[in-house]
Amino acid sequence: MSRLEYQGKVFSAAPGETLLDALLRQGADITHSCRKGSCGCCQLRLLDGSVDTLREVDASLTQGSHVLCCVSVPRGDVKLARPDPNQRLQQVELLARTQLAKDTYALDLAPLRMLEFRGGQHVYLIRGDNLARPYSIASRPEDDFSFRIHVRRRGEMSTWLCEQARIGERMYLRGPHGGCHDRDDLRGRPLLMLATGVGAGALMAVARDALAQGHAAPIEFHHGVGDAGDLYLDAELRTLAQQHPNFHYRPCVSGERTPGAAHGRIVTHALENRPRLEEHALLLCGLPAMVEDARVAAILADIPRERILADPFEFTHSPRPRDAEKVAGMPADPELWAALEQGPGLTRLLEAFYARAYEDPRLSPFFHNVTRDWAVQKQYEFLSNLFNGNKAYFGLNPYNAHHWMVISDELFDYREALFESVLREAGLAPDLIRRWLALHEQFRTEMVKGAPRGMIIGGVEQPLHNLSVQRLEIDAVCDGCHGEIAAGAPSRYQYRVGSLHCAECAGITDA
Ligand code: HEM
Repeated sequence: MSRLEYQGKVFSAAPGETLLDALLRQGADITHSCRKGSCGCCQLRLLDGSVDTLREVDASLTQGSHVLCCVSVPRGDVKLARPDPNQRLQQVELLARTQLAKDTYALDLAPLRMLEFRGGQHVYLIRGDNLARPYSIASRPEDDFSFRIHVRRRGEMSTWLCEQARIGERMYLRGPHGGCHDRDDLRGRPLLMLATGVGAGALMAVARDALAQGHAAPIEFHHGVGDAGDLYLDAELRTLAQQHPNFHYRPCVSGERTPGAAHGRIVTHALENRPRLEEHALLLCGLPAMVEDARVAAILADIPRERILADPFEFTHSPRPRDAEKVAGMPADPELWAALEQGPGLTRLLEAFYARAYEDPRLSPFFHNVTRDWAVQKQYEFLSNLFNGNKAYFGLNPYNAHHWMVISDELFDYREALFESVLREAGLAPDLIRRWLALHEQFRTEMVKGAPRGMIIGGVEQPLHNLSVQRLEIDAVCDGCHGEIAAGAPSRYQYRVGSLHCAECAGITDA
């Protein structure tokens, strides 16, 4: 047994047991998700002692004596602490603030160390009290030694930045992150840029970057706002269009009709019912709902995933799932259902997909404790109901089914690419494949996230880890010592992992 010290408490780890398993088993509050050393959620600092690492992990996650608990087994006694923010962060100083429109400001920030970034990426700004928000970069490194962000005065952090932060104020920065920036492989392709609100600042930096690199193919820049007063880059974008004949500026206002601007949804104008979009690259920055709609329209228009670059805004409040209303509003697809022979074809395709997913090094760890038959059956129930319109699915909707899984946009795309290859190999018609993948695409927002979150039941978010002590009405077997847990005895059930431990293994002393 090793002795683990963490947050003023003492825990124990059985020989070969990972730090994560040991801490969870004894009720420690520790964020975790992938269990394979890639999401970084369970990172802690090793103050004393040493660990064996079960698999190779990204070196940036273990810098400065940090360990990933899910892949670390203690070698004797260890002392642990929460991760050190200074190891991952750097300081920036607020240099200037300019009002651009009623509620929109430009802030210039000087990093104290060299920051390598591309216009369109985003950074997290972190205030002294740890309040953190991501902001997209609206300048190019060539512009100045500082970088610029556009901020809308909404929410605590942004209002503070726009109204109270002093010039000279220092804060922390993490990043840059994100792949929504100009890329050499886009040169020569028509670019379609869709921004809502202050997303326009980031995409204008991307457009200026591309033009500076000699991008000669058309760039169509759509800026969608609710009110004409929020077209805060109107003059600059019109000037850019005059300077570059291949740059086309298309303002769009969803509120009152405005001369010189399209009226309605930006996605309708930019993407829907437009022929021959498949050669384009799509860049998206703004509200998550716009990004989601644009992605779905792009999949239907056959724009390949690797040419859809998106940076949706992240809000502080946890997004409420809309999957139930999406499911309810989805029309049946009788043509696809007929092509799947009203069922047997769907089973065959799902069996082929999960056979690959369970062999896949990136996807298989998620299915730990889930049998393949179960995965096929659940997926069949969900999809068959959508295709045939029966609406008789009783399983979990996508948000709750994936609540604990850290799925990045990149991993979602990876899974979809695998799914697509299975459909193609089976010879399903291309337009049916597009419709099927566009259906998956509508649930991306419910699944992609950087950290696990609790299920939402009856509109209320449940605690992520059910660590409460329980007394079962029947006898059970402990997953730790394999001894019997008598009916009525205290035990701890970890529903996320599906494990049950007796009072001794779970360290329950006060039940
Ligand atoms: C990277 C992407 C994804 C991963 C890693 C993933 C993984 C999983 C896993 C491990 C389960 C089993 C959960 C459990 O039984 O505890 C599951 C269930 C499920 N997944 Fe996914 N999934 C992904 C994408 C999708 C997509 C795109 C859809 C369809 C829109 C989908 C629909 C479902 C459904 C309907 C269930 C069953 C829910 C239930 O238990 O009733 N998943 N997924």
